[in-house]
Amino acid sequence: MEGGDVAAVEVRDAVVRWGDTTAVDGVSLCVPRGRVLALLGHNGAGKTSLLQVCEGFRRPDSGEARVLGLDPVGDHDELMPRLGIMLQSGGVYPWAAAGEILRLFASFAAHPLDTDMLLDRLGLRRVERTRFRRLSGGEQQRLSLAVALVGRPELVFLDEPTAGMDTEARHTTWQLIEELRADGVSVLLTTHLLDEAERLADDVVIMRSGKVAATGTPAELTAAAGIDLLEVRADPGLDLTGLRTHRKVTETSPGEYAIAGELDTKGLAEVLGWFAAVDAHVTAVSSRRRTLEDVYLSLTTQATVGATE
Ligand SMILES: Nc1ncnc2c1ncn2[C@@H]1O[C@H](COP(=O)(O)OP(=O)(O)OP(=O)(O)O)[C@@H](O)[C@H]1O
Repeated sequence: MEGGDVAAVEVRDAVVRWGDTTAVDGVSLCVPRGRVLALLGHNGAGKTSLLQVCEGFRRPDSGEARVLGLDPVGDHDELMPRLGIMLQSGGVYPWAAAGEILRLFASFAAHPLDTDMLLDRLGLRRVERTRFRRLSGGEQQRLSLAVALVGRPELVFLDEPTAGMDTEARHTTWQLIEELRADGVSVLLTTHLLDEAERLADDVVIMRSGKVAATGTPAELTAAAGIDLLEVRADPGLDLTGLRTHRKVTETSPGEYAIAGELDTKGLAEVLGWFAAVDAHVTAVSSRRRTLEDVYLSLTTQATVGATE
């Protein structure tokens, strides 16, 4: 693959071992150009290890990664000016002032963004002269993001970009990422925030113990998981014994019944058939689709399920 067809990131069967720990266990993924892919997974699922392979900080023990069509380790020097990397732990000079750090990174770039604009957008103007190590955790995060973006990268790696940020900074960060995407920049990010993934990501990869547990767009992942909750309004005080043999059913208030659990078409017919069989007078039925959080929780606590692919 060359030229415009080249994916921003292509990982094939990557394995990463740290001593006896297999952090990444045969992961494949693709970030097409101009798209945002979110890696989700519990602590220790292998997200950062996978990111390090893509960033060229280490080779996979087996498998392959290509970034903008290049080898992230072998072609590191060629790639670095085209990448924006935001590390989980700042990684910049702790004794230098915030403004100095940003301007230093801007000086490395051929066509940097306006550093004043970035300081203003990310609320860092007030701490421009403060040394990095004296910044709050959230301010360090914001500066690391500014550093990642200042060189107008083609591809950005963001490891938990909004961790430790307050609500305002989080929303600014989300807006910046959306602007990047609108400009055709590709983004690979890790997050623990389901709303962050749902809002930003075109594609989501859920990792569990080093493996891909599910992959798809947020809509595909939630649609594949089906209906999570059915609410039925009918006569109050029904004897629910027959319905409870298969499902969790609660009369939440007189005449309001909540039926929980995955419901496919057959399951829905069974539930409504039960109401018909007991001669209940049903006046309303509503359903709640599973959220990305429901899907995530069921995948990270149960057996591996491929939602797509
Ligand atoms: N440099 C390292 N040396 C030794 N073990 C490591 C190293 N980096 C990661 N690991 C181990 O690899 C596994 C995966 O860690 P990784 O940081 O990739 O997970 P993660 O999904 O990013 O977790 P978190 O959400 O907590 O950041 C963990 O068991 C971790 O202890």
